[in-house]
Amino acid sequence: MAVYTDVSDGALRAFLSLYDIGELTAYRGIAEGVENSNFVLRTTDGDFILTLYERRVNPADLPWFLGLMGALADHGLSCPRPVAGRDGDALRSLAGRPAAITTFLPGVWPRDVRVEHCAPVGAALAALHVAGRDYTAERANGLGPAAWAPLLDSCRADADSVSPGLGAELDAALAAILPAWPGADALPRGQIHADLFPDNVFFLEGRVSGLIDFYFACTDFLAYDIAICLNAWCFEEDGAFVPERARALIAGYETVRPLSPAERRAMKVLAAGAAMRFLLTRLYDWLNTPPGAMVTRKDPLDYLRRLRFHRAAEDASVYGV
Ligand SMILES: Nc1ncnc2c1ncn2[C@@H]1O[C@H](COP(=O)(O)OP(=O)(O)OP(=O)(O)O)[C@@H](O)[C@H]1O
Ligand SMILES: N[C@@H](CCO)C(=O)O
Repeated sequence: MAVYTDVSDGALRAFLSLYDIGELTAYRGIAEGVENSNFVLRTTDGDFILTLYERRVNPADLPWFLGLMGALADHGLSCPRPVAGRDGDALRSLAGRPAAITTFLPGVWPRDVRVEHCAPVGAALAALHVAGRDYTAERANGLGPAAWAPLLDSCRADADSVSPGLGAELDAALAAILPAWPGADALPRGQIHADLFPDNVFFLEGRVSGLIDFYFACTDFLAYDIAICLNAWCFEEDGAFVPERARALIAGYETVRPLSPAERRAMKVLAAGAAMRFLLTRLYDWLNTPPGAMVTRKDPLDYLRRLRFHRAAEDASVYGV
């Protein structure tokens, strides 16, 4: 569930009086998601999403995130568009948290990923990369390679309680990944989503109807975003890699933006790094989520299986690049 902060009826009505989005007729908290508190608002003008930003989101980054979503929407990407109040501001505060209203997107995220989802996701990711070209403000990736060793250090004392030998295995994996990581200018860079998991992609009638949750977005290698999607979309629940999904995802991506030879060559280490990033944040959350918190913790070991797969892969041809 993700409603960490309750909003009273009175506080919400006072907040909405700052906007021209009609009269509130209903609202409810959304159970899904783990990072922020989300509410659906129904007004006489339509449906909207109200987000109260919690935990990992640094308030100083919010203008960049909201600016990116607005810029992507201006370029025709179907993503939440921040709604400004009458004073022109989209970012304000509610119940002691930074808060913003965005447009509501129709569609449903796929609970059972199938190969048919993967080409449309690849194409949507490439469309995001192209749509982000004119948004030139940069945001460093706070969960990039420089963050991994400190994150592992902060989990080291308890890592082996999750799986025996985990700490040493991650040390060895990091020691292989970090020196092989591409230099800053080695690959095309731009605005990336950095968390395009199935629960952030809505579908309607077999087509992508919207991309949500831009609160890990940052400026990084475009191919790293593909590597994140390979991890998130191209493995079975039991951890088995599904090559048909990877081929479809890459082929879909390349209908919009062809990959360079350097991006193809880098895909193996980028995929291993992406697995490391999600393994470490899941491990951190696993060890630090207080008992009784109303949040479903995600299993870090799902990503250990992926990491092992990428490290054992002969080369990037396994992904169909
Ligand atoms: N613009 C939107 N339109 C329609 N539904 C939305 C929109 N934004 C969020 N939602 C709904 O809220 C749910 C949670 O949103 P989101 O994934 O952004 O949560 P989160 O807690 O911020 O992030 P995370 O996925 O990282 O846990 C989504 O699954 C979806 O049901
Ligand atoms: N998508 C992330 C969680 C939210 O950022 C994960 O699956 O670990």
